[in-house]
Amino acid sequence: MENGAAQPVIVAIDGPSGTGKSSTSKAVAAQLGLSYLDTGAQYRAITWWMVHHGIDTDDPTAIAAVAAKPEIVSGTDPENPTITVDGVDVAGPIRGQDVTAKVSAVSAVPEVRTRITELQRSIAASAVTGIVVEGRDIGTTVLPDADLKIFLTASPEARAARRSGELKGADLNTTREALAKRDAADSSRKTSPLAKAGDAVEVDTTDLTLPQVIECVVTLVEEKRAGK
Ligand SMILES: Nc1ncnc2c1ncn2[C@@H]1O[C@H](COP(=O)(O)OP(=O)(O)O)[C@@H](O)[C@H]1O
Ligand SMILES: Nc1ccn([C@@H]2O[C@H](COP(=O)(O)OP(=O)(O)O)[C@@H](O)[C@H]2O)c(=O)n1
Repeated sequence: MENGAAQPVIVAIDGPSGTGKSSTSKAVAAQLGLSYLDTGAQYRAITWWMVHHGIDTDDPTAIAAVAAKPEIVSGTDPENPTITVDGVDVAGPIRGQDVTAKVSAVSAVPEVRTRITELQRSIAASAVTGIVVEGRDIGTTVLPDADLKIFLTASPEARAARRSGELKGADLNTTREALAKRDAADSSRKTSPLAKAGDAVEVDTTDLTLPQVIECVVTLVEEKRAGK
């Protein structure tokens, strides 16, 4: 490598909800000294803004008309990821049930995706050592030239159990149904649906512990870096 300086490494981690994308991406980025970007948080943030401003989230035309307005800023330190909209810290509110129920409809609007995709590309391009970007369409659309693409999966039962554990006592069946509904919406939308890139490495995390998944991804990144 020229001058001994490592080139930035770009890692794309995609998959449905509850497969371990956020936990894995944060840990891998922290361990390897890379930046971290939670793209789901950006779609949640724009959804929060729509709700906050009384935009009808069932009306794609109304959403498209204001999609350029909110200013979304993501902090990419894996030890302390942050997200603000128009200067307001929305890290808490974007995890609420209302936003979770509406985010798939908002993120299906092409004008929203174009806007957020541009933002994601510029954040990735400015990451000095490299970045781990997690989402649904990172390997297929946002960063198709990523050095490494991972697609995480897990059984619907495992994913629902993990999510209801987080939501403290949320009913397992209700959680599983909500996940299935969001999967279906995210996978069937016309613009950049949730999908595994042809060159992504699929990791089924159903029977793996989180440390095992992290170790697996760290090893894959290190192998890529060594081969660069
Ligand atoms: N392999 C795993 N085994 C058990 N629990 C896990 C595993 N991976 C993640 N979790 C837990 O499941 C929940 C959802 O993980 P998260 O990383 O937020 O998934 P995603 O970002 O894909 O929605 C978290 O509470 C996390 O600690
Ligand atoms: N790259 C991405 C990331 C998220 N999203 C949307 O944002 C929603 C929330 O993503 P998330 O990663 O926060 O979801 P969880 O895995 O936390 O449940 C998804 O259900 C998608 O509708 C997307 O369309 N594209």
